[in-house]
Amino acid sequence: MADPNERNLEKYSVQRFPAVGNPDDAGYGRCATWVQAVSHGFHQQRRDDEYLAKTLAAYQTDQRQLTGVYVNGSVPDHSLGADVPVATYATMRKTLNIGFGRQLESNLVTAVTVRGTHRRNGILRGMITADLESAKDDGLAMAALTASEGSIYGRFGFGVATFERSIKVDAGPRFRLRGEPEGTVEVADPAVLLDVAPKVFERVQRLSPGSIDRQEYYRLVASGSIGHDGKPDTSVRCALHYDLSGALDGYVSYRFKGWEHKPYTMEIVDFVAATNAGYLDLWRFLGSIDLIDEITWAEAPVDDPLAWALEDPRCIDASEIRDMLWLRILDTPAALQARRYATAGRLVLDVADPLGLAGGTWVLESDGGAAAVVRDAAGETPDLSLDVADLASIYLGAVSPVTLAAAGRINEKRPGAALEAQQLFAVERSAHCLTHF
Ligand SMILES: CC(=O)SCCNC(=O)CCNC(=O)[C@H](O)C(C)(C)COP(=O)(O)OP(=O)(O)OC[C@H]1O[C@@H](n2cnc3c(N)ncnc32)[C@H](O)[C@@H]1OP(=O)(O)O
Repeated sequence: MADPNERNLEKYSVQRFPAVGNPDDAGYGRCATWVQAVSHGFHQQRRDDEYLAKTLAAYQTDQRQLTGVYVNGSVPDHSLGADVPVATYATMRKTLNIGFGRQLESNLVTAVTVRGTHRRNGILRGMITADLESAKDDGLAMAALTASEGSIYGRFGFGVATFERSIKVDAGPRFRLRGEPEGTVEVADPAVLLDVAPKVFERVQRLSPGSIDRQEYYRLVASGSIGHDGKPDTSVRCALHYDLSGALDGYVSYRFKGWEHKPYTMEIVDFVAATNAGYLDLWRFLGSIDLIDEITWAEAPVDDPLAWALEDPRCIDASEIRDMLWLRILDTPAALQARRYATAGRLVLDVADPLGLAGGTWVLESDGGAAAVVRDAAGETPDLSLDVADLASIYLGAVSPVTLAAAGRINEKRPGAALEAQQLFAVERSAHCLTHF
């Protein structure tokens, strides 16, 4: 395979370094300049010292590896210095719940930017190809990202594996949930979430297919310790849910959008419930807050129990179903072997991979129990031919292979094989990912 970095070798050099969180430590300045370049790439404001320090401390906790691409030699007078990367890229390792409680360590890709004056020179291609190869060499079977645009990452073998949607919920008199509360809700100082949020999330991570273990930033945002500008967000409030035994099993943090904003709206900042009762009781609470007409949530599940718990499901005004988690299988037999399949079945899969990392023909055999057998089936007639990106899409059960066959993406060589794949890849509850990165 041609080296994707080849055409840029003379022009640029690549540096890979760990995030350094302490301003007094060597390497902090390079990391701070790197964060400024990311802000530039996403059209955000220049960051002040407080933002940089908080952000890099969180990055260090997550053990993020930062990549910067730098121009070789000198740069023209008055332009950004050669110490400012023209491209950024970061990774961290977190676990992905792949159904039935199984966790798969994954390479999370984030902060991908290329400065406008250097775009379309193959810099992204060089960075991502090198990174996916090195993650595979490290023994990882999966990479993941959330994408700014839908047209970028399919060519690198990423497929959409979960979705989310924005909702507005009418909190007026027609907001009524079926059933009775099964616990209690108490309002708390949001600062408690610094401690509580990771503990509750840890339970969700164990229970929810599609969930990705969270980065440090989440508890800071949920507790209002850091807002978009790096300063504490004092508008954040929070409520906690306790089950019938008094154990804490869920929280919601939220902010009022202000009296000038009509209808009067409470915006959910973070909503994590480890039990069905906790989820519904926290919604009961949100729907009962006086003076509030509407509750908004930008990260709601598409298959949402709330819709079925409401006496009037039209209280939910849903818009904008979006792709959320994109997966990239790095090692097909390892990824298939890692999953648990709830039904028995046998499928020969012919997987194509444009980057040459995970292609081949494999037979997947499951007896519906805990273990599945995956072995090389080179030469066998495939039941399904598909791109590695499409295998990633069906991997968490959130995208139907039948639909992908209808779209001409999966080639069903044996009639009925796509439906069998749909049944095999099903998970115990709809995949949803509450972690953006
Ligand atoms: C995980 C995340 O962080 S998602 C965030 C991604 N970043 C952004 O959206 C910030 C703004 N955009 C950018 O910084 C850049 O345009 C990037 C990072 C998207 C692309 O970087 P570049 O170095 O220009 O990409 P590169 O030249 O390597 O292109 C690789 C291929 O992707 C294609 N491509 C790149 N960007 C896009 C795009 N936005 N839409 C469609 N195709 C694209 C190129 O045409 C090229 O195709 P080919 O190799 O098949 O001919």
